[in-house]
Amino acid sequence: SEKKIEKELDRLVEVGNSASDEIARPTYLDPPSGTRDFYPQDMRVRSWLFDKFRESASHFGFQEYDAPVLENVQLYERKAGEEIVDQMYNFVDKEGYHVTLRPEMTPTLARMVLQKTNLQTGEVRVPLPLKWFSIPQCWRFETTQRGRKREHYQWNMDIVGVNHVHAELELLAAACFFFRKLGIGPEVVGIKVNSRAVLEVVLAKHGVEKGKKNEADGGDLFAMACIIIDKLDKIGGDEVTKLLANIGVSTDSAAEILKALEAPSVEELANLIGTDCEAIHEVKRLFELAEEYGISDYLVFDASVVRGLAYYTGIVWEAFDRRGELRAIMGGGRYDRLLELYGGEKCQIPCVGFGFGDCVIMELLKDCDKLPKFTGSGVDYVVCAFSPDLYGKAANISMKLRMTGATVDLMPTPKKKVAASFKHADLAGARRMVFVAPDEIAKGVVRIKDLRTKTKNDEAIQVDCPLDALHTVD
Ligand SMILES: CC(=O)Nc1cnc2ccccc2c1
Repeated sequence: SEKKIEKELDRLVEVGNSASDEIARPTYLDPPSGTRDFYPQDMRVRSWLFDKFRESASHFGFQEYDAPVLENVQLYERKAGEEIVDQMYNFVDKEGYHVTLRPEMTPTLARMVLQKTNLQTGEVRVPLPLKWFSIPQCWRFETTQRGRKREHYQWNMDIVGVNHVHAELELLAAACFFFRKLGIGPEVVGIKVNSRAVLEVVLAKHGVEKGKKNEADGGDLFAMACIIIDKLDKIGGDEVTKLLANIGVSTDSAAEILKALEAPSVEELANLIGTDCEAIHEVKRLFELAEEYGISDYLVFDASVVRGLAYYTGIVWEAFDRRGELRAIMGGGRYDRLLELYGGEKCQIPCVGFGFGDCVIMELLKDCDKLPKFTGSGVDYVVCAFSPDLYGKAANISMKLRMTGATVDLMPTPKKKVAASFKHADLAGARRMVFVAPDEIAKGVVRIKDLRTKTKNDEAIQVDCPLDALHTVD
């Protein structure tokens, strides 16, 4: 699209500019391949976005947690052929430990809950249900020729200890709340909802029983089938059929399974597997409750959504842009067996969560022109001394202003010409300038110029006055 061409042209210009350096630029001056620097103007947009994540989380009663970016590789050893596991940014550390930069946050959450759990009895020492969120940087070791990013930040929201569809609704509603908060309505994004529990019934009819292991590597057959089916959009039905054959699913069964994935509604799917199954009831209950939450317009049932993570066991979902130009915006689901996988059979603790990456949403916000337009850095004052001998006075006034709660950029060295001071003030994005000049100081005042209204009449302010008069918050 022309958007991509524009982006490419900008990049080439950027490359062109930097390539014109007289001397060769050492490569270590670039960020490591696939990673990003956030300069102040980038950081302001990122902080704005993360603040929206945080505000949405807190409106739903979630509490923030964090954990080291470094984890043991064993935390991610799931033999289901997931891309995220194949691309771990792992290494052996100097003590010989097999560690990795975390590829996702859910296993860390599970580990942290199990830290507080008695594995003998399954008793969890933190009050359940818990609602925790985090915005971790996650990593993958992508082959460079794919040129994709190797890190991203991912807003994670999880509810631990609720085995009812209410947890799914709270999470879906929190995501919709976030979209609405940013002015992204249901006409722009949708959330496809499906149930792996329903898919499990379909697969069981074709020999992929719950809990059955793949004799080759002991991987959970159901999880492997889901990871294969998740690739359908990318590799097509024939390829999926071949991969399913590798785990013992016949061509006829594969055809039946693919047909089930095309079921246009919950009812149609129910006809395929029988309406009385609990999994179908849950999906229906979810769409009923969505009405009460006022998020129905965002939700659509889609039998083909399975997501690419092995541990999902029930309802799964993914947010998408209705124009179909972008990759998935967010994905989530129920994972009732993950804590048991790590902590043993006493730890059958139900969990639901989602991950919301920072990249696709940023592309969407740009496309919809919904990004904030920051002007300047927004300091209240730039203080400048007229001459070096007045720097002390300028510092003194700056501190008094700061004590009143103002943000002050004190110019480090007096400029020869006033114009230079104004340029610095403009660059600083200041609202007002405080001039510390000899004759005013002699009268115990400073001159304040409003840079926004450019009013000529400077205010002369008594400096020995209690300085809250200076900082009139408008
Ligand atoms: C769109 C995008 O940047 N995705 C992305 C980028 N980095 C990752 C790093 C780890 C795991 C998943 C990742 C996913």
